[in-house]
Amino acid sequence: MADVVIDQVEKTFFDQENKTSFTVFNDISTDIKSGEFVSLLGPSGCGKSTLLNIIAGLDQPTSGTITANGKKVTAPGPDRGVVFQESALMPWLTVLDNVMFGLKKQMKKEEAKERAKYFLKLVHLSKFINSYPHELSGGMKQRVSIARTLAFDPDILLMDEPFGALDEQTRSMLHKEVQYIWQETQKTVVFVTHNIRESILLSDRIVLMGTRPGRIVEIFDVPLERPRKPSSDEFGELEEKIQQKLAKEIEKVMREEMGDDYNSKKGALLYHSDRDMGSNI
Ligand SMILES: Nc1ncnc2c1ncn2[C@@H]1O[C@H](COP(=O)(O)OP(=O)(O)OP(=O)(O)O)[C@@H](O)[C@H]1O
Repeated sequence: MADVVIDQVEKTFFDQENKTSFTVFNDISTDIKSGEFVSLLGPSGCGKSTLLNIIAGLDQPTSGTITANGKKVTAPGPDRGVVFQESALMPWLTVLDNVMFGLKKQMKKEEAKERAKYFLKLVHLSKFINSYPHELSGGMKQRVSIARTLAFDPDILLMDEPFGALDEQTRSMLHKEVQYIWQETQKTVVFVTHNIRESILLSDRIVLMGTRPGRIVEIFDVPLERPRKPSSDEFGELEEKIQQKLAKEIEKVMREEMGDDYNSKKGALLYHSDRDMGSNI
């Protein structure tokens, strides 16, 4: 099992043509312990995906370092598996072949098949191994995508809004599924979301990020027993606390984006009147 150390990470995008630059964040530091489930939560544009991509090795930091399992991250590696919002399955391959596709390059076909079947069973898709992606619902496709990533046995599972495109009921089912997988496999999970409720349901800790400048606003421990009940008082209190912090960040963005048009009364109404907005921002 791996831990992830994020040390003073900055990311600046340079636009060579217009000779401009944009710093997404400039001093992100935190540690993620082995086997921990950590969510990166924050308003749109604060750099959650950028940070996840840097941990994955798909993007490079402008300065600072990330180490995973004691090794500096410079490129993607088998110790880190990524699940994106879109499942990106190959439509001409069956579910089983989709999961076997990459594995076949690393092991014998029979071994790859057994392995793929094992992980498809873990995500409760044994009945659908011979189906094609177009025959599956969005939630099922996402489960195939999770099985495909898990089949490589990464120590660290990086999930970028994996349920963002799904309806509420499917999402809720997959929350249970992902908790089961996490408990079964004991992976370290970094989970990007802008959904407060989702982050409380799943995480040991929630890293709340802010924007302009991008940074860590606060890290919340979630000391609630699993399975968690959104209807419990403790859940509601934590949700409220995070919601208020997040609302301040969103208000700041709205003020900057809307300038004089921003009406603070409207802003207050937006985030005080409807609890649910916090879970759907
Ligand atoms: N390749 C790029 N070049 C220039 N700017 C980029 C690039 N990738 C991301 N950005 C900018 O960096 C900022 C952070 O983007 P990022 O996607 O990491 O945010 P996020 O918090 O994941 O947002 P969301 O919740 O909307 O997905 C945004 O302002 C985005 O426009």
